[in-house]
Amino acid sequence: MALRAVRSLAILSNPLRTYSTSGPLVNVSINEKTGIATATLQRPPVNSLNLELLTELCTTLEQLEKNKSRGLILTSSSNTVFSAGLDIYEMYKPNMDRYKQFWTTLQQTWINLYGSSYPTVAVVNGHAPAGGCLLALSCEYRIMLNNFTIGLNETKLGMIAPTWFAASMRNAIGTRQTELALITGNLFTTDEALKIGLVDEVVQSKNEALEKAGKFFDKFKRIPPHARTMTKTSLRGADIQALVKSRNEEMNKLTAFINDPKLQEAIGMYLESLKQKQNK
Ligand SMILES: CCCCC/C=C\C/C=C\C/C=C/C(=O)SCCNC(=O)CCNC(=O)[C@H](O)C(C)(C)COP(=O)(O)OP(=O)(O)OC[C@H]1O[C@@H](n2cnc3c(N)ncnc32)[C@H](O)[C@@H]1OP(=O)(O)O
Repeated sequence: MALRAVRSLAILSNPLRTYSTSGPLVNVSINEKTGIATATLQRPPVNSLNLELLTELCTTLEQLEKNKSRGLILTSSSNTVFSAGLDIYEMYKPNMDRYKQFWTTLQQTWINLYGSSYPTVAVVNGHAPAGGCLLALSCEYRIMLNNFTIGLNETKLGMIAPTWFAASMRNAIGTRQTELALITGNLFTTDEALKIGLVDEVVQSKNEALEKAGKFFDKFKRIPPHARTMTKTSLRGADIQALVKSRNEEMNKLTAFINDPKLQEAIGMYLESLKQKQNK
């Protein structure tokens, strides 16, 4: 808390610096006038989150923090998919060293995004199942385009959404709705998501979403950044601390879980069903 306070106080005195962290999987551009960064996920066809994409995103978030970013818009280069969630191939017959690196990077990406000192908006311009929904939930505000689906559907895949996935959803829609959403593994339509507060606004186009995102950032023009950041930390800090404390324990449990032959069989069948879908 104290460190964050010092960091946010520094925002008041330091001028904004420009920098570039664009990589092949995450394009980063900075609006010179507003200082707002846009990170666009660009791993076709569905922005599934593999180790390389997560590493780029994690580094981008670290750089934005270091450079006292004014804000971040997280979006997708696809017109139909925000992110298909974790890359299932990272969990199918995994090389355990890579798997551990993958999961550690996912944890760190969440810590950086959920706990960022700068304001964050997800422009959800396509489907956002599971890990895709987690990325959106980790932002402070979600603007979604119509006719897509979003949710933590892990139970439908025979998996359990980790506690910090659940905490991110609880932070947005409360305990009751989170329990219902998680046990059913529901994927919500955009309108259903709006109704329960899983997204904050529904729009018809990406341009409209970007305009609304600008309005969200404008709200902070007259709010001292340190007050904003400390308030966010007071609300989200406990969730982050809970993961920080249990990171290793979670890794041990996941290692055992992922090596279960029944789970591997289920993942294999799920991958097959996704492929079959394409052949129809
Ligand atoms: C302490 C104990 C804790 C226990 C915790 C245990 C485990 C960890 C827990 C879980 C966390 C898991 C989180 C996840 O994110 S799992 C991933 C879940 N994601 C999904 O279920 C989405 C699957 N995809 C879709 O539904 C669709 O693809 C889409 C996103 C709606 C897009 O549809 P569209 O029609 O546009 O595309 P296609 O379906 O034709 O797909 C194109 C192409 O992409 C491949 N693909 C899709 N999704 C993924 C993915 N997530 N990973 C890898 N690959 C994916 C698909 O197979 C097609 O490939 P092809 O080779 O056929 O072109």
